[in-house]
Amino acid sequence: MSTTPLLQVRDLTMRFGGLVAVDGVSFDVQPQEIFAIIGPNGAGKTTVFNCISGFYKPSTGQIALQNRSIAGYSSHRVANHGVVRTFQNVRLFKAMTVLENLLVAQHHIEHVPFWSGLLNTPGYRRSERKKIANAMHWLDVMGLREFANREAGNLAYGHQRRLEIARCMITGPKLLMLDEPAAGLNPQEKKDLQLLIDQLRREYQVSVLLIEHDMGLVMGVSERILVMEYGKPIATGVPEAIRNDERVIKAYLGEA
Ligand SMILES: Nc1ncnc2c1ncn2[C@@H]1O[C@H](COP(=O)(O)OP(=O)(O)OP(=O)(O)O)[C@@H](O)[C@H]1O
Repeated sequence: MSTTPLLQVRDLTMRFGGLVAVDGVSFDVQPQEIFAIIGPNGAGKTTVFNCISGFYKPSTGQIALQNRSIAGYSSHRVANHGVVRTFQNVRLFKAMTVLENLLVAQHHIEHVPFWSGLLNTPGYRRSERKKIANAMHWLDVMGLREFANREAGNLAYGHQRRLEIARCMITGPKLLMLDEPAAGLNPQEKKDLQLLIDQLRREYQVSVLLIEHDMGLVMGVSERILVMEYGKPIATGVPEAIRNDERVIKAYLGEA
């Protein structure tokens, strides 16, 4: 039985003036696969993310979600198609509470006419109750319920990272893109993150595309890994093959 890849990236190229930040990158992400992109600083990993998530319009190349092109879509439109992401630097509404962050994240899920809010109709109240229940569910999954009414900006850093993931997951995505999710986490939080990523894939059938420098996490959680160097793909394979790949070892030793 052949499965259609969830995401297909073909010959993706992104130029900034004379700089080719991404140069002919191709890969697929399968349904429910955990796929990592690694490589030295400046290799072009975040630029690949920005192209897929609609923050950049690729110079050339194809990006398809379930066989339908999303290349050049706005970030908003890409998110509406079920592709959501986190950022290297946590981006939350820091002055809002944890709960409010999860309520605003659901604004596009269910459209009730604007006047139903003004009139406080039963439909509006039902929709609000559903959003609160969803938010509570995700606070439980992330172990954040006790912080529901705390300002997001006052949460510990590791908790802010989990809230950011919750904000993505509450939209019911097909593809969750995590940009260096382990950065700034302590060893226990990294272990918890690995379990969480695996749990999200198993229980919510999401595929995960991951950029990460922490090799313990990458090797522990990913099914396949793409290695980039100077914008180019230099290897794709399972963790064991990547660990022993000559070019990969050279790219990393060369960085030291
Ligand atoms: N908007 C932009 N304008 C100009 N150059 C850019 C832009 N975004 C990225 N670049 C350049 O593209 C190259 C790749 O950067 P990118 O951030 O994608 O690398 P990265 O692999 O994610 O690095 P890191 O691991 O340090 O986050 C770098 O040389 C960077 O300076």
